[in-house]
Amino acid sequence: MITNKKIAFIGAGNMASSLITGMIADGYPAELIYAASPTRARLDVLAEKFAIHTTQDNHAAVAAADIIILAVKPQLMAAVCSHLAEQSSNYRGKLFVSVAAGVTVERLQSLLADNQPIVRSMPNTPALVQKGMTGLFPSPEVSDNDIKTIDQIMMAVGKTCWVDNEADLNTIIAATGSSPAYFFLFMEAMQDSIISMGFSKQQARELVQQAAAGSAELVIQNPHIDLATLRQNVTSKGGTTAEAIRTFEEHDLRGTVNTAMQAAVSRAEEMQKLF
Ligand SMILES: NC(=O)C1=CN([C@@H]2O[C@H](COP(=O)(O)OP(=O)(O)OC[C@H]3O[C@@H](n4cnc5c(N)ncnc54)[C@H](OP(=O)(O)O)[C@@H]3O)[C@@H](O)[C@H]2O)C=CC1
Ligand SMILES: O=C(O)[C@@H]1CCC=N1
Repeated sequence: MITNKKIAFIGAGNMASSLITGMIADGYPAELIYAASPTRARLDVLAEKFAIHTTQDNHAAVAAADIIILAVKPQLMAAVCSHLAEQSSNYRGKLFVSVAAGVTVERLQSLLADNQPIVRSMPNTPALVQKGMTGLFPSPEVSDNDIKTIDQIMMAVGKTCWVDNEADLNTIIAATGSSPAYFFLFMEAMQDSIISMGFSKQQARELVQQAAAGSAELVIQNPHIDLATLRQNVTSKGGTTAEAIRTFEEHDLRGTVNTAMQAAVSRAEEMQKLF
């Protein structure tokens, strides 16, 4: 792994903390990581846990780093980048990585500097436990070496998927950026159902999480078996699973999933116009 680059996170919320936690778990040196955000308390938690550098001054973090990871909410990106651009000499020749949904490379370059090398990315919060998936798209100015560096950093917290078309990142938002929430919703619904059948919340959670983890592991360990076959292997003719699956199909689970994922993509496209 590359471990000689100083990395500044601008924004220290859920996504930045997930990436920092995963990177440190993978052995990235804490003294090379900087985090900047307005709230001291949030920074203190990170500083105490990981001994990274923290600051409330975005310019200072940018000046200290080789790579700057923009991890603020999309609606704040314009204000944050415009403020950084007031001291653009701080970042000339450095590499930016944005994790924001719905903010294009073109927009970021218009805010920071024309031809600014930028990698637009879409990570997800399982990076926290090094099981992340990150979609990545480089602007033409990004060097092959920088692509390798960013790939290694994101591989430290999971897997990577580089795309040739920036628009494909919106599919990745729906597929992996947002999707942990879909799985959590499904698990929540199962937990509620189990509780309604008389189990405690804790017991219900344990049943659901073990089934989810076991199923994911079966999928991962059997790449040659397609998902439909794995499902069919559980579904005995005339049995219990068949009844549950029939109910899901009758309620158009597949259609609902497709509509929901299209809605995520549409929102990303809408955000690209707004932010
Ligand atoms: N959460 C997720 O699962 C994913 C999120 N993303 C993207 O990550 C980005 C951040 O999302 P998330 O981490 O969830 O959001 P959070 O609200 O958890 O974090 C945002 C962070 O930005 C900080 N911030 C606010 N204003 C500034 C500023 N002027 N300068 C520096 N930092 C500032 C906030 O500080 P304070 O708390 O002090 O206001 C906070 O630390 C978004 O663009 C989102 O699209 C991408 C993939 C997945
Ligand atoms: O919900 C969002 O907009 C961000 C991007 C993907 C996950 N969270």
